[in-house]
Amino acid sequence: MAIKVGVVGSGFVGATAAYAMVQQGVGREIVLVDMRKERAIAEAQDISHAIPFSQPLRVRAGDYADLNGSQVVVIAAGVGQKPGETRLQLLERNAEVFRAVVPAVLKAAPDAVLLIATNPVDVMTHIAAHFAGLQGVPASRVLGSGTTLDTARFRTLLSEHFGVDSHHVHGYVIGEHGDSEVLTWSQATIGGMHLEDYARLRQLPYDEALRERIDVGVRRAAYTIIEGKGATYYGIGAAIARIVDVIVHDQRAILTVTSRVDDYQGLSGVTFALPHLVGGAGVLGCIPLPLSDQEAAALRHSAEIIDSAARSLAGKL
Ligand SMILES: NC(=O)C1=CN([C@@H]2O[C@H](COP(=O)(O)OP(=O)(O)OC[C@H]3O[C@@H](n4cnc5c(N)ncnc54)[C@H](O)[C@@H]3O)[C@@H](O)[C@H]2O)C=CC1
Ligand SMILES: CC(=O)C(=O)O
Repeated sequence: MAIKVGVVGSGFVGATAAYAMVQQGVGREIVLVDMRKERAIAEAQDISHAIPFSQPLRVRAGDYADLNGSQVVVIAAGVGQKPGETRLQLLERNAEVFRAVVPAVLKAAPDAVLLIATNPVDVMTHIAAHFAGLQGVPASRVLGSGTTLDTARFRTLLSEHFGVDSHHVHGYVIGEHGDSEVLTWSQATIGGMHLEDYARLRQLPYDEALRERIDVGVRRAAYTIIEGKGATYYGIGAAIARIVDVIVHDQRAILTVTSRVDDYQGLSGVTFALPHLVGGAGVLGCIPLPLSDQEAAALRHSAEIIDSAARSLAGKL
């Protein structure tokens, strides 16, 4: 059967994700849904005009009923940050959006894996899993883009500093997709070597000032880009296309998606990003990282921030 992917919320992020899927040949049919139907129609038309230059997919606008048979539904509906706003400040507005969107998606596509991009993405994934759970969907079938984008930003900046293709730079950002995220310097490697060893080999600087510069570059990227052009979408669009590809082809990739964690170093029932094994059924397992004491403490702090934001909504869902 032809692989069908739904995208709910056809704004900057949803439409760019669909465009990236067309460029990379992910799936066979993409259905764009938006409460502003004319936006979904216009984006579907515009993206369709790239098909003769890229991969043979079909992209069309539709209603929720048209999501029927989707293997994955991406949810990027809701509001984004204005300059200076944090992701957590979007919570109440976007939780209301999900109250309507998640049941409508599952009514049309009860077997789909849900991939959440809406911010604050960790808490929104938690909320989506809550609404999906009311319909019997296991939490493992609801994942968020988490820190896949932050991990890509980290790898990009390391790649630029060390002069190595980012595909050969391994380093994860984990925890909240937000201000408290954790860059796992202790685990980052290039060609199997820890960064200090690689830097010594290549006679490149690797010191606190460099780590601070890269930390700020990763952690503040969204603020800087939103200040400059109002929204971020190319990086997340490509990240979503990659995650969808992994799911629809059951590729069993390790990605820093966000998912409900039931047992991680004393943490339970919190939704945050860790390296996860991802396949056709969604999240298949969590890969524990041997963190330094400082990183482990920062991860716990980050998970507590998400947990407290999720709890602030308890009783309102
Ligand atoms: N997870 C990540 O790494 C990233 C997440 N984002 C988040 O993605 C979300 C979308 O951002 P943009 O696309 O830039 O915003 P946008 O405003 O361009 O698009 C959002 C779309 O959602 C639609 N929408 C709103 N309520 C809806 C509903 N109830 N049903 C159906 N459609 C609805 C709107 O009509 C609009 O077209 C934001 O929350 C943003 O913060 C943005 C970048 C990265
Ligand atoms: C907006 C956002 O979450 C990002 O670019 O990281």
